[in-house]
Amino acid sequence: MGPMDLNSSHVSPVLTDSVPVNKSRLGIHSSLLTYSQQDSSSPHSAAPAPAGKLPRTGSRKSAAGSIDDVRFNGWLDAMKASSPPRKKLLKGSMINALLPSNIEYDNEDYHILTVDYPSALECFEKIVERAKNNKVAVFLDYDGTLSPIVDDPDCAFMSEPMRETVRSVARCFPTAIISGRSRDQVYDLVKLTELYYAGSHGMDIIGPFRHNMSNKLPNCVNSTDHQVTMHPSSLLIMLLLSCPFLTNHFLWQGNQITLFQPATQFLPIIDEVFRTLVEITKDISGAKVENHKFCVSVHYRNVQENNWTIIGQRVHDILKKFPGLRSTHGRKVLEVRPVIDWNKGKAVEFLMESLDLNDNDDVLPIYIGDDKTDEDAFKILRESNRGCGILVSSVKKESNASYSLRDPNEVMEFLQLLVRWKEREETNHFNKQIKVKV
Ligand SMILES: O=P(O)(O)OC[C@H]1O[C@H](O[C@H]2O[C@H](CO)[C@@H](O)[C@H](O)[C@H]2O)[C@H](O)[C@@H](O)[C@@H]1O
Repeated sequence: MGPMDLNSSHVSPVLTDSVPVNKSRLGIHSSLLTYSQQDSSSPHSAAPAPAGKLPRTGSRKSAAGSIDDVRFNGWLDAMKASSPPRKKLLKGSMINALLPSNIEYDNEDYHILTVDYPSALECFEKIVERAKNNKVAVFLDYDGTLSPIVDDPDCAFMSEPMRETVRSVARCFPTAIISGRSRDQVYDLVKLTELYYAGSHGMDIIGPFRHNMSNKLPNCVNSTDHQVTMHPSSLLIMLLLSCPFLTNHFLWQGNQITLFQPATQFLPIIDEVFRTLVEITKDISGAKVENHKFCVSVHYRNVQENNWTIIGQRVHDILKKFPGLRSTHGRKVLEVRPVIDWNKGKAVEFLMESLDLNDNDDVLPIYIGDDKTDEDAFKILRESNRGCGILVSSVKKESNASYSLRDPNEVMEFLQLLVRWKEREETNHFNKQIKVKV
């Protein structure tokens, strides 16, 4: 991976259509703008709006009917295909979430996946061979990777053994979690201070302090961590409960950090679209809308399948009124997000840069994720011909990853192997040094 290419118009593979835009609008650096919904030349894209203005609305008409129908049918298919079949669906209870191994996967399905994406457990020696004499950095998705997929997104808890494993990984290597959830929410679930966090699909990152980052990127602020993370409600809860982990998180640090939020200009419309989506889905039983600060999730996992068309159509219709936003597909979820060229892949590059690892050849970034949004990160690693993308899936999928792991249990096993390998390497190194001295 070369230095961060801030002028590239990298296009997410999960977009249904996309067009690079050259002009700055909404006050966002032009290199971050990539996708729009209408254009005079193409029915799939929009004429760039002048700087600081929202793109025009409602100009999709002429070709619109047919295009929207076609696109919508594509969406419906994608909605149907958006989560691998599972033999058992975990109910969203704490107990079950803590016992992820009770999912029975079809071994044969996983076996087929490993033809193209060999098991990272079986290929562990090959992977660490590449890590020898290199600096390893670990990037982890949250849902479906560190926690099993459950019906209720509020109950997607991480098991204690997984938490301890991630903690030990973070003690050995720079480690970050890159999630579609808001940064605060993913921190509340993970509860580890040893890591870096990127929320809202990488649109809200706290990374290590690096002096020149704010010169390279707009919306990049150097600060102390308690300044940017502490908010009144957390402070109140912390004081009332004297909750140790909150205290740790907010008071132990005071380190200098880099905060990067490339989509701050979208906050008002994200808020508005969130309220609108809550309103227009409230009569659909099982629908759930989450506000993740720079993006919104519309869940349909618990909606009867014959209502998926309705929910998809309503989201689709609403987005016509918000041309600054687009929607992508996750696992039984529609993700509404700003039209900017920023994604989990860019977040990996940003973190590598702020960790001062981007310009070195002796770095092995490992990214583990299960979702379509993780493909952006796999793609970055694949294209830079460096690093190792690991797809978490029990069934066959097309992916830019190189290896696979079947489920969060196997993720934990892989991470534990990595920690043990690092400890062994350090012991060997230490022993060699002693021998030299003797
Ligand atoms: O990037 P991630 O950390 O993987 O987050 C992606 C989405 O994860 C959550 O939804 C998914 O997990 C839920 C809990 O297992 C499940 O109920 C849902 O069907 C999945 O789509 C989260 O709620 C979303 O907001 C994230 O965007």
